[in-house]
Amino acid sequence: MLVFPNAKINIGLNITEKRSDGFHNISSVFYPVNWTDALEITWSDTTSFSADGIVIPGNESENLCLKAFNMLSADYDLRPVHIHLLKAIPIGAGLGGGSADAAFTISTLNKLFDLNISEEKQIDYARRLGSDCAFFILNKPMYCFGKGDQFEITDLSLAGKWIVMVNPGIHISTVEAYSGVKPAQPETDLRTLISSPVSTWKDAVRNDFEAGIFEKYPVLDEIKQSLYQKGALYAAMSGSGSTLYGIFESETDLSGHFDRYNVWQGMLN
Ligand SMILES: C[C@](O)(CO)[C@H](O)COP(=O)(O)OP(=O)(O)OC[C@H]1O[C@@H](n2ccc(N)nc2=O)[C@H](O)[C@@H]1O
Ligand SMILES: Nc1ncnc2c1ncn2[C@@H]1O[C@H](COP(=O)(O)OP(=O)(O)OP(=O)(O)O)[C@@H](O)[C@H]1O
Repeated sequence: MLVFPNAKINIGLNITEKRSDGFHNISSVFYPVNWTDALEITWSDTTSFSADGIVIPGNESENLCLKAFNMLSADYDLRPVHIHLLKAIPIGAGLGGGSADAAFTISTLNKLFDLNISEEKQIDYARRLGSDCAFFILNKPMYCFGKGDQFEITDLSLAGKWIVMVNPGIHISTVEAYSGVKPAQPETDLRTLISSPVSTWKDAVRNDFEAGIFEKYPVLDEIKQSLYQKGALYAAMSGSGSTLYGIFESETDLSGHFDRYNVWQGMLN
């Protein structure tokens, strides 16, 4: 079975408090985008994993796809499979790529083995693998809170708008990014801000990671400002970075811009 785990962007990201378990409570809108990996899971004699495309740091046995398989096989009688991942979503990029691979492994194994695991239970499994993972089970625009693993469906739709994502290849550690932020409650609830047109979001819909990360990597702020210069209605960093995105009314000619970076652009759903 072949599936295409997709990335997400964060539209606004408030880090509201440090929790006693060491994590942070956040509020953010997660929006799926079509920058994808390819994940193939097939029957096999022994369970194995292979990957190509962007090199994934760390040991293959640590891959989130295998972790998802091992987690389900502790509870269900699964036949061995071969998992092949073609990695295209940049890593350490604020796009949740590894989390998407993990969640898609859960939902694909559910189909392949006719496990009939409810959506709610798949979300519970996904949560065990990472805060961002749970979102990818439902994989639709959602207002997320708690660790980022609790949701409320939002009626925000950016369907038909054009997105440009620019990844400059800087790997940002999520742990380090959180440690550089002083949690605070936002002045205005994100749900209120995003109910206004996208053109009103500039300076209002904020990502709390930006200040600290931009100070360390000024080039990221330069990319954000370039997206505005090119006509973006709204531009921001996704998650803990380093990817910047711009939302445009329609397709935009970027020739001569961002040539040395990894860029994905396309229509939002
Ligand atoms: C930055 C975001 O991508 C925004 O969507 C996510 O909050 C990150 O989620 P993630 O990559 O799935 O993170 P996890 O694998 O769950 O956690 C990695 C580390 O990030 C920090 N972490 C993560 C999520 C959260 N709500 N608070 C945290 O403080 C913790 O130090 C944790 O040990
Ligand atoms: N399928 C996978 N894809 C990417 N990284 C993986 C995967 N499986 C395990 N990892 C490990 O997770 C680390 C990347 O996690 P990290 O959370 O920084 O990035 P991400 O999942 O690509 O997205 P984000 O930056 O949004 O959190 C890698 O260094 C790698 O060791």
